[in-house]
Amino acid sequence: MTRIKFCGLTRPEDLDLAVELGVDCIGLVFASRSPRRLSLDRAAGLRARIPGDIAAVALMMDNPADEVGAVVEAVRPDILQFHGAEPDAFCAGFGPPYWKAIAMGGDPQGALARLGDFPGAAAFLFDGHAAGEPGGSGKCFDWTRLPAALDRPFLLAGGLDAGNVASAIHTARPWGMDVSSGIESAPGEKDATKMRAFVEAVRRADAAGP
Ligand SMILES: O=C(O)c1ccccc1NCC(=O)[C@H](O)[C@H](O)COP(=O)(O)O
Repeated sequence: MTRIKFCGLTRPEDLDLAVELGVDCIGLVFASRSPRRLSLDRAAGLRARIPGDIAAVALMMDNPADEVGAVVEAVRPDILQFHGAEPDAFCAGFGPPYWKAIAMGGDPQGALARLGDFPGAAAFLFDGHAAGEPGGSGKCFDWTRLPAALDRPFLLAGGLDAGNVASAIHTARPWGMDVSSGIESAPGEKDATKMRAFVEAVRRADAAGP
């Protein structure tokens, strides 16, 4: 079964619907350049609504160590996800396992050549934005560029929505799919109809098989 990660949630009602829909992971954004960035207080309130069988993922992009530490302490994420130029030792140094976002926009070959720089990553998240740009961009990349074999689970992200997620699953066979702007009506405001449609599209693609 393909796992689903809804990312960039900022409102309790959106989070409650994500839980009801049975997603596997919920992403809370702390990157400074994001319209979805949460304060610690707001994030802690949202985190309290995430049940134990759903992974709370805290997203960072070149945040200083003290900020990451404060998030870990206040929000207690299950996983940290790094989108910036943070090295492996930094990402691995806060306690929770980490996922490394790989920027597949711009120079995908260069990005893939650096996968070996992250031996501590529990998973990779291949995203459509270019290196140095924030995620949540709605930009797709060429899914056929992904390596044929990887030694870790991976998620696919970037420009996914209910209309293209089945094709992405069939092309890339990822461990999980990550979506943010494809289920929004405005940055940080999720749309209930789009959320439902995305989950249904993933379930249908899984049921149809390879
Ligand atoms: O969502 C953001 O605003 C963001 C900002 C800075 C770094 C990462 C960010 N989001 C990362 C995500 O995991 C998104 O879900 C991913 O980029 C896919 O976004 P979208 O293309 O909008 O589905």
